[in-house]
Amino acid sequence: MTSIDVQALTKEYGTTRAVDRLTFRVEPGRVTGFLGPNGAGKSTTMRLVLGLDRPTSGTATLGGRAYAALEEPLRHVGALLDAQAAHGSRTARNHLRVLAASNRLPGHRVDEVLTEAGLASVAHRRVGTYSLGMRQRLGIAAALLGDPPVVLLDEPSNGLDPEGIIWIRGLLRRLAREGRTVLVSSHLMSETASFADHLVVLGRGRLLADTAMREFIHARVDPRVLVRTTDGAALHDLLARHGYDAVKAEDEGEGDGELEGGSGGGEESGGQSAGERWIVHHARVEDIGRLTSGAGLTVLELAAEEATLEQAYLDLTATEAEFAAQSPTQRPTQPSAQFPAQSQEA
Ligand SMILES: Nc1ncnc2c1ncn2[C@@H]1O[C@H](COP(=O)(O)OP(=O)(O)OP(=O)(O)O)[C@@H](O)[C@H]1O
Repeated sequence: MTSIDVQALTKEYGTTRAVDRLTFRVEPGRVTGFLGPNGAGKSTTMRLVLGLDRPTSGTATLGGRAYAALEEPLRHVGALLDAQAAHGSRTARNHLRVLAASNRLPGHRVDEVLTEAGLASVAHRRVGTYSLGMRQRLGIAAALLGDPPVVLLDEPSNGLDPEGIIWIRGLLRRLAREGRTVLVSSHLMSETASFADHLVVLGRGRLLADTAMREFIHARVDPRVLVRTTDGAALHDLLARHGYDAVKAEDEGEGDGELEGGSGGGEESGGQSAGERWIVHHARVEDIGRLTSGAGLTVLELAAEEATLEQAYLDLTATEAEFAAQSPTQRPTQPSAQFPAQSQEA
């Protein structure tokens, strides 16, 4: 099986250190999400893996070999870096035919990947007439042409319509199930959460995290339970007696994102009492359910609040940005995000 190995990889452009002593391995059989703020070094790392740029120091290999040492590289690794790369005056089919011929790939692969990418009916059209989403599909088709064991995709969902986004999700999951090594960069956290098993997170060219996605989320976002009750005071006292910190939902602060569309702890618009919504921190829904029913409390709603990748990611990058703002020179070995984190969700 072919892994991607990045070892002490460094790339400097003049005085900018785009990638800084980066070491990680992308394993086969799973989708690895590649995250980081703008300018963190994701595209540079991918270009170095693909031999499109030379490292200042360190190595990036595929199955132990540098990209430059691969014969007919499309058979080993497929990549989408820039959807605009295809020649606008060629038809999509011709573009893929040229690629296939240069890597001695069988001609039938061209039609197979065109069908796979949903482009069969427009394959005769010049690429110059394609929309961004169609170019993106063509770039993904090209990446799959050589049936490669390693696939690298830079922002593959860019420009795709909702049907395309569902398609790419299924495709990535299938590629991983087939045992391939799949590295996918994205700024869309809910998208990444839907297809990635593992995460590699960069900040300022350095490694901030290399971990299973579930662990990444659970290590940063505390599990919480939502309780809606007609007797908030009794709920609060009960939970306090058992060491839980329960906070009325509207006191949680704005922008937390977890209670959108909720009744906010007040009255429903019809004036009928909807009870109060409380959030219990560091709690499991089973434990709170047992406690409330044991105490005979009227509970109108009880739900576990799913921690999201976006919350965990923002927590990580905000900490890094905060550190960077406070003491940029005191702890030079501490990685930090280049820009204060913002929600990247579309
Ligand atoms: N060819 C280049 N010449 C000079 N600087 C470059 C070059 N390519 C990248 N950089 C710089 O290297 C850093 C990393 O850029 P890179 O494009 O790898 O980040 P990224 O994580 O892919 O960002 P984004 O999420 O915005 O695509 C940035 O500071 C960028 O300006």
